[in-house]
Amino acid sequence: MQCPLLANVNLTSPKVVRDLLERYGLKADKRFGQNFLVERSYLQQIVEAVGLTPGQTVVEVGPGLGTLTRALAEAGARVVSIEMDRRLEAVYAETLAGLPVQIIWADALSFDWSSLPPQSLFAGNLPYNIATPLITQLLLSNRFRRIVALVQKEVALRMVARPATPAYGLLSLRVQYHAAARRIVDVPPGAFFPPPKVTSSVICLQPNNRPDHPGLFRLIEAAFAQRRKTLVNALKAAGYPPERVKRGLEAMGLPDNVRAEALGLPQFEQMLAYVV
Ligand SMILES: C[S@@+](CC[C@H](N)C(=O)[O-])C[C@H]1O[C@@H](n2cnc3c(N)ncnc32)[C@H](O)[C@@H]1O
Repeated sequence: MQCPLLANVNLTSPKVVRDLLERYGLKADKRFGQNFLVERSYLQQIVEAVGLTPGQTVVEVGPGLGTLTRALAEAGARVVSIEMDRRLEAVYAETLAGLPVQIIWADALSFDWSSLPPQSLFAGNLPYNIATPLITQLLLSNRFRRIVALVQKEVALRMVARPATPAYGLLSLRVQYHAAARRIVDVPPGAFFPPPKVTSSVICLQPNNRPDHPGLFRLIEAAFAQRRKTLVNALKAAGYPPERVKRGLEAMGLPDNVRAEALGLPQFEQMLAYVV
């Protein structure tokens, strides 16, 4: 029989997590990016950044053993969690017992985000391999008021990068177009069980819910597809007329040999008017 008291299991203890996995005959599965957060202070910072008021729904991707899920529910959220690894079902009967949590068994990359109400809240300690496409989907859906995610630090740096820096590129412009982005804190490998090879960061995005601009992002994607080439040559390779690109650069007071990384979002928007 399930004892409701078991819902008090302390998932921020590496020992408890190790024992829990062992009891259910589970091993953290690398294919699913399973590194479980076992450091309470980072968990609290994620929950604080979500800024929920009791009774609000928070959508989570990748509940894992239920660590962040529990913390969100304990802060008063109703949680809808999307998880792909069905082996975890038995664990939730113990770790999420009695909490207002709904599990959706699905690949988050195939989830229909437009089915959510506008102004939804999102939180997730994301598997590294899906973080970039997933966050792009979340931003494009125009369904979120706030997105708080734990991602690889390198991805977080790309999200907040400014022009003329090595991390700057398509993802930086995608995020900047759709949201205000803040890197809240770096999380060392030792805060997870098992520890990943890289440092992670918590990022908070406040989307502006501006509609997508596919033409602008086709241009930006082409500009960065060959980032070591000059912008004129990179865009020429994608079929944009070089003389128009040069005219655009001249109007912006930029030299012919400039690379994509020198242009900020407003300059790409200006360039679009010259090339289409
Ligand atoms: C980094 S773990 C996070 C676990 C937990 N939230 C925590 O903080 O300890 C990532 C979780 O995402 C799940 N996952 C991996 N790929 C997924 C996908 N495409 N859709 C939904 N969940 C996925 C994994 O099974 C795992 O539970």
